[in-house]
Amino acid sequence: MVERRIVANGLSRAFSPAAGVRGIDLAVARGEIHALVGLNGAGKTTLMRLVLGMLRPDSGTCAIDGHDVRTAPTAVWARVGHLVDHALVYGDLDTRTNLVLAARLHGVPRARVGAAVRDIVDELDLGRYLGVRARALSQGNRQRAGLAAALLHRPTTIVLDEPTNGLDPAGVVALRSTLLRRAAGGAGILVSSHHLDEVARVADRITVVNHGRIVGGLDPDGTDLERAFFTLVHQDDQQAGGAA
Ligand SMILES: Nc1ncnc2c1ncn2[C@@H]1O[C@H](COP(=O)(O)OP(=O)(O)OP(=O)(O)O)[C@@H](O)[C@H]1O
Repeated sequence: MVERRIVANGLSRAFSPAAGVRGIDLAVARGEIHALVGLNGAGKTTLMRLVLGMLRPDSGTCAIDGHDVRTAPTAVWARVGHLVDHALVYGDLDTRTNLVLAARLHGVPRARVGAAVRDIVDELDLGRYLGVRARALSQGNRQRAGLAAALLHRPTTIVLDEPTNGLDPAGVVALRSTLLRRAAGGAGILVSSHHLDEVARVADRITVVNHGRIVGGLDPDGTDLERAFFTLVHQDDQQAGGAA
């Protein structure tokens, strides 16, 4: 049985000398929610795109369920759910059609599509919007639809970039329960967020990214996460300043 859903070793991708990510080692275990936090531009999205094979690294490797992402077969990708950059929803299609399409694209057998759509619609409370075209949804409901499209096929590896963006408090709670349930069921979840309190409620592990590198971790049960976060970031900034 694969114990680690995601393993990244030495992942680097430079956009310029000062931008990108450098030498990232990262793992997400089965049943674990691993959160990435960092300031704007720290490198979280770049790291997630590398993990998903959406971006080619300059060096380093990443494996999902033991398969190198450069060569992973379709069966591995069918067990991955992600929302990074763009939601898998088409503006001209209504929510129901988008979800049916997402299920089929993720390889859900035709006979199970209806149940998969019903389950995720209940989980994320999208019932009122099934007949609404995606472009007519509010930002938060479009985000819910995108999350539904990413999660309805019951992926065992989940990668979500700032999934609470635009969600109202009810949406945040619904997503939290979904992620906790999925992790309890054995999924490995990599998630980024700017909301330290929310991250602390769900994450087993919190990793701080700064200037494209991992600079430490935060204790999800710690008392003053904000202070601990800024201490790590400022220490790193000072070291970088001293080295320059
Ligand atoms: N395609 C690209 N071309 C050039 N530079 C890029 C590209 N993608 C990202 N970068 C740069 O790489 C750095 C990391 O960006 P990234 O989007 O990964 O940060 P982030 O931590 O996700 O930020 P945010 O919290 O604002 O979403 C930034 O300096 C960004 O400008």
